[in-house]
Amino acid sequence: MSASLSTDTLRIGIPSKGRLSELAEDLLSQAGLRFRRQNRGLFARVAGLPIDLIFLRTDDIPTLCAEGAIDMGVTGSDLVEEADADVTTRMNFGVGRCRLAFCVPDDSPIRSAAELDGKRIATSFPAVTARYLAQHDAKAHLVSLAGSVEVMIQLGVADAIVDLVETGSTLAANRLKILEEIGAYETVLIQGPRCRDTDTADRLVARLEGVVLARDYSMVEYNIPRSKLPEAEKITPGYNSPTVNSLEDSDWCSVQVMVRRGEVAEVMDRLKSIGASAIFEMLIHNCRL
Ligand SMILES: Nc1ncnc2c1ncn2[C@@H]1O[C@H](COP(=O)(O)OP(=O)(O)OP(=O)(O)O)[C@@H](O)[C@H]1O
Ligand SMILES: O=P(O)(O)OC[C@H]1O[C@H](OP(=O)(O)OP(=O)(O)O)[C@H](O)[C@@H]1O
Ligand SMILES: [Mg+2]
Repeated sequence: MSASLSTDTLRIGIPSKGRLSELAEDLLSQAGLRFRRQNRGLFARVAGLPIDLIFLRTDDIPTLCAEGAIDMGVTGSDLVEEADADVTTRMNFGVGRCRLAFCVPDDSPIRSAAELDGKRIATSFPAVTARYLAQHDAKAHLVSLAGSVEVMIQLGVADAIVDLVETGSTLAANRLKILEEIGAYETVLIQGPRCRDTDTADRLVARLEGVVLARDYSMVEYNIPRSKLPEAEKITPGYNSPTVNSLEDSDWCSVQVMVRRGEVAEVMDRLKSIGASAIFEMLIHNCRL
């Protein structure tokens, strides 16, 4: 770690704690960034690259990026929307997925967000909530809170809440149900309007895209009689197209192809049924296509 921040080095804000903290550090490590956060320090220099990592609160990252204090950041798209920040989303990571929803007690007679007109709503997302209500011609008294929002109806502070829902277990534990969903969100990489070093920013995006793609796909390799190749290519069309190599027995060939992880087992069954042999799945850690 260096003692001070340099003025022309790319600054990336990542969550210092909370559920996105480890996730962000893992993604950057897999993209080949080597850094060490020492003694709860607030920033770390990346070895061999002109990048400084700044450890920040997840919900401050959109604003700090828009203001130019940092150039890029890892945060939730819900927080970008709440801050109404002037930033560009460079990547969706496909993780940290959650929804923002209006919720009411299980036995509530209220059936839509529009019916919340004149009621009290507790939330950590007052801006998104106010915008949504305005679009639905409703006006409510918003109680803005930092957390533990689900308990606010029992505490008598609110008639309804707007909060993040992932598995729904917090809602169930508090006997609440979803009334209406405002939107779906996930972890994103954002970039501010005046980036200090766009070349390094683009290079980082390319690296992270390789990591994200490698998480979604496996490499599948198999041998197949040449006569069955057209059929096999229908089962495994590949990301671009499969790589086909000759085998010593000219009636056979070997195929290498990328397959979505969740589809590998079924693809293997189908390949076997048309006569493929020596079918292997290999995990990809990183790629550049
Ligand atoms: N079940 C979930 N609850 C809350 N946020 C979630 C959930 N799943 C994914 N997220 C994402 O994580 C973000 C919150 O990240 P943060 O780093 O603040 O973690 P946290 O664990 O909620 O921290 P804190 O202890 O400060 O509440 C949300 O804005 C959202 O994008
Ligand atoms: O649908 P679920 O899987 O139950 O997840 C949603 C809950 O998790 C988050 O709370 P968090 O753990 O961040 O606590 P907080 O209220 O203190 O932020 C969020 O605010 C919801 O309460
Ligand atoms: Mg939280």
